[in-house]
Amino acid sequence: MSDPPSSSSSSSGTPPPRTPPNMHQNTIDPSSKWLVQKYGGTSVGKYAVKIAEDIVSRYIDQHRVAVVCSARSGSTKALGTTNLLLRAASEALRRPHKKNTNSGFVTPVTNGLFRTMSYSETLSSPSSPSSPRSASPGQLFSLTPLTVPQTGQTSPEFNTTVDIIRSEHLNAARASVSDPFLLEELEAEIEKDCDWLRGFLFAAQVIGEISPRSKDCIVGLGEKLSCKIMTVVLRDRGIDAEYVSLEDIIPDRDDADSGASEGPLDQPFYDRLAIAIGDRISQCAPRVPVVTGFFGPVPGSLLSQVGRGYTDLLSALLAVGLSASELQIWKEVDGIFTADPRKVPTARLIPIISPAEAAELTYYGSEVVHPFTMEQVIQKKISIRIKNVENPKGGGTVIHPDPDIDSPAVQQEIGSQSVPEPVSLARLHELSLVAEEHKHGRMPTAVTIKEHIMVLNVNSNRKNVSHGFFAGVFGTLDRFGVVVDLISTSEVHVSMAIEDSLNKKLLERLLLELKKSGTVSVHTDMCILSLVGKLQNMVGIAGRMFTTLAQGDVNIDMISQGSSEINISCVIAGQDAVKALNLIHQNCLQIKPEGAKGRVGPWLF
Ligand SMILES: Nc1ncnc2c1ncn2[C@@H]1O[C@H](COP(=O)(O)OP(=O)(O)O)[C@@H](O)[C@H]1O
Ligand SMILES: N[C@@H](CC(=O)OP(=O)(O)O)C(=O)O
Repeated sequence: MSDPPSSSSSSSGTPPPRTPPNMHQNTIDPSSKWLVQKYGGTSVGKYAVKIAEDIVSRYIDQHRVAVVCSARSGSTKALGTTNLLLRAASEALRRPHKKNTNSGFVTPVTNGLFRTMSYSETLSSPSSPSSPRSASPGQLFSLTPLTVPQTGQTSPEFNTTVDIIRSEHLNAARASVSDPFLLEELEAEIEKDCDWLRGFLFAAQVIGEISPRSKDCIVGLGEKLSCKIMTVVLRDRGIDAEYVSLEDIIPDRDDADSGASEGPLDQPFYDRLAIAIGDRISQCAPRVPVVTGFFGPVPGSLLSQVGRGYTDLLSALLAVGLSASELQIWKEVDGIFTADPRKVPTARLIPIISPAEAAELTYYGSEVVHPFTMEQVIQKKISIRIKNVENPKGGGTVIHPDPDIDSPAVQQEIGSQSVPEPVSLARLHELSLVAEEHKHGRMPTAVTIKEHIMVLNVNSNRKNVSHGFFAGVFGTLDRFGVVVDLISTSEVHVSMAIEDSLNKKLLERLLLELKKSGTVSVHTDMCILSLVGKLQNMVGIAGRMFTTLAQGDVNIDMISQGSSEINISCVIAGQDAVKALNLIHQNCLQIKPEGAKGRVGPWLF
């Protein structure tokens, strides 16, 4: 199937976009380092104007700034563009197509007539090589003629979803762009992209299939639309910005020389990709590149190999490719907290955290950064800073590559780069006590919850030595592609916590297979509670954690502690999640005001 319509950037050889007379020409020293700023879906969805006026404009005098955007989310990620695109894709597969007995398929057209359309027509692309694609001078994006199959009498189900996506983006454009010429061009782009989407979904409906790669293509439209709006908002505010789509950054499968899109998604692949992305984006300077957080045909598909939140990974690769001074990830929270601040009102911002702790938090529910992101930048000694779009002056949380994050040198470096928030004396006192506790390794770093978990228990049915038991159980899980989050075993028993995301039929088949190894029981509506930190020498911390849960009448279904001792985890009922988070935070992560050596909680601040 065809790729989405691509738009030009000057780096790909097409004419530069129109420059309004008041455009701020970035005069930054070309040898200065790049700063990569990634904006999450809800940030770019709610605060595009603020990002342009209060953030990017303040950084461009001292840094070469590259912006990466996720697909827009209006209020929550669940209601965001990516989810709408996925919904449209599944709607396209739901409606059965009508087959013409002769040669092709019947498709309605807008004038109410029907004509027979051949496969090749149905699949013809608005960006096919025969279509003129380049922009005329002064145009922001390239123009591609529409050869989209039109709909009429029987509107496919996905049309309503595409309409929502279309109007959400048109409304956002109208609310945030004042230059009528820029707005007109942006509106045309949005219309064109939505028409492409309808055509693509229509073709998918006709053939009754969406491959993983086609799904990636559909999802990638969210990042394109979002970046097009962001580019125009920046230009509307006088910042010389350039839209860059990276859909063709991975060489095509047919490109025999490179083989880059074949093979595993391993480190050499990421290394090559980082160099290619860095080369492409560095050509944009002095403009501010606005880069789609989506990238082309990843081996094995982006959604299945990298998963949701892939724009963090793209921004990490860009930071590596540009040897950036820092990767900033802008969100709607001030940084990483000692617990989810939306669930634990007393949670504190963590100013600096090690990559291992940040990764553990990410895997166990505090999805502040995509897990693959850290590895890419940290190994190149680039720091990640999580910052809040609503509070740009806050220092945020730094995930620092130096393993000795408590060393004075690192602390000084972090302090010198952040702009501290104004804090009360009482708060300063509390923070210094907490810092003291951390320094002496007496306090965990954070507590986190991963929801929507089920526990599978398998009891071996073997009557002799059980060495084949685990192999049988894990072989089955592997065949079903099930990832185990937590595990606890004895010789004849295994309990596994997995994400409760399998569809009913698949789960039934999985259970049938597991029953070949033993008796199986399932507990649903559970969650994983994890205490994260450098817990190696924290004598008594596990006792305190489980006593706290017992005192709060929280039943524990399963316990696990890895030998790396970076976390202690347990499975509890989903309905106890918020209560348990608050109890553990209060008893294991807070210091009483009169001093660290005194009695440990509970108390209320
Ligand atoms: N320990 C934690 N620290 C900070 N945020 C957390 C933590 N655990 C969970 N969260 C949640 O992670 C979310 C991250 O911010 P958000 O701006 O919504 O993400 P995105 O950039 O993907 O739109 C917040 O909703 C916050 O409640
Ligand atoms: N839009 C994609 C990619 C992404 O990274 O999103 P976010 O930055 O909002 O987590 C998703 O929803 O998964």
